[in-house]
Amino acid sequence: MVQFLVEAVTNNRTNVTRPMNVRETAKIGEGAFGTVLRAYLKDVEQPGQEIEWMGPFAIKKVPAQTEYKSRELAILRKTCHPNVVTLEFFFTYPNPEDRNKLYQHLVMESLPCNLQSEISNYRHSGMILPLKHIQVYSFQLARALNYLHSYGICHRDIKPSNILINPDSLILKICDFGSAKRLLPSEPSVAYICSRFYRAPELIVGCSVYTTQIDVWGLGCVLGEMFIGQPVFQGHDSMLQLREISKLLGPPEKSFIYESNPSYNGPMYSRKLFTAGLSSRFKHVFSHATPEGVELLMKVLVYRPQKRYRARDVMAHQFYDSLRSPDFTVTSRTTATKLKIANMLFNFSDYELSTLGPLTGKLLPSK
Ligand SMILES: Nc1ncnc2c1ncn2[C@@H]1O[C@H](COP(=O)(O)OP(=O)(O)OP(=O)(O)O)[C@@H](O)[C@H]1O
Repeated sequence: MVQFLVEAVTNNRTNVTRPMNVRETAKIGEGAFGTVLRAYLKDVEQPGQEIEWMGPFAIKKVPAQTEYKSRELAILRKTCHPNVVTLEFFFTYPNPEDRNKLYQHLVMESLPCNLQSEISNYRHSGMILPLKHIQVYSFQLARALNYLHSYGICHRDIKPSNILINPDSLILKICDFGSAKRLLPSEPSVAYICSRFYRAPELIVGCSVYTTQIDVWGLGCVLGEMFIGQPVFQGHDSMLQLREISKLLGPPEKSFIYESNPSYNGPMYSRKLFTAGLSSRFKHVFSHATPEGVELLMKVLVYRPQKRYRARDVMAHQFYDSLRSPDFTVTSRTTATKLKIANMLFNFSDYELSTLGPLTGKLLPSK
């Protein structure tokens, strides 16, 4: 346990900056860029006063003053959504091992687990997540993406370990905005983004003017992974990733590759690797999915980003129709109680409703 006093901690809601005590208790995550620790914060006590510790929070520490990481803070400060992790406080503070090196500390609400560990826990028992859990989690993921994409924010690293969940309540929240960026139409961005198994085909062939639709590909990979208990496309290197995709989707069209990156000179994987039709391949690979689940996957795992479903189309798909029923209940994994969660799934703000357009009627529960 480490405890220290920080002179300037900013409260993200009130914008007030003041000194606070910070107590770090355990490491809860480790990534390529930062460490995540469980922590508690409290105001500085006046003589005779006793103040309770607030928390637990999750503090993500990343080296300060890199352009890449200040985007994470800027994006987390702007977002406010039930399915996006909330930033509570932030501050910069030196690294205990090297006092000259400053670290940015992002103090976030803490969730007990991530979707990667949930999928692997079920897998180790020879099972996959219950269908209702798959529906509830993937719906919330689509809802978070619809919100982010409505502001042009692309997460750029959708994968199960960046999706936090609470298995008691089944709430889901996206985390890790370290790769996120607001994409402007026709402005190029680096194509070398996103973890390999979850990279959209346009990124693999080197497209630099991609859209937020790369996140929807990631959603498709995560949904598929919940159905089969392991990543859908497991390429051994960047190019073999495209080969894995072509095993399911068939060879990419030359025009798709050219439109994505006119100077692409890598392998085209133009030979058909299977004789069966597209629909029977999807049914075979996702044999535990319902027909509606397979149908949805076929609308999301699509080469051309323009033809790929958008996040709001995903939410309106019939795969989620049972969630819209007034009688829908789901059993919590940890407490085994039946939960009525319509309010958690459909508590759209007026802003969110304005992003749904003509899909609103189809998407909301029947009264
Ligand atoms: N708010 C949080 N509550 C609970 N756990 C969290 C929280 N934020 C992050 N974690 C845990 O810490 C891990 C790493 O966090 P994060 O992905 O933000 O760091 P990173 O350095 O960008 O990692 P990576 O390189 O894997 O993308 C997550 O997979 C998650 O398990």
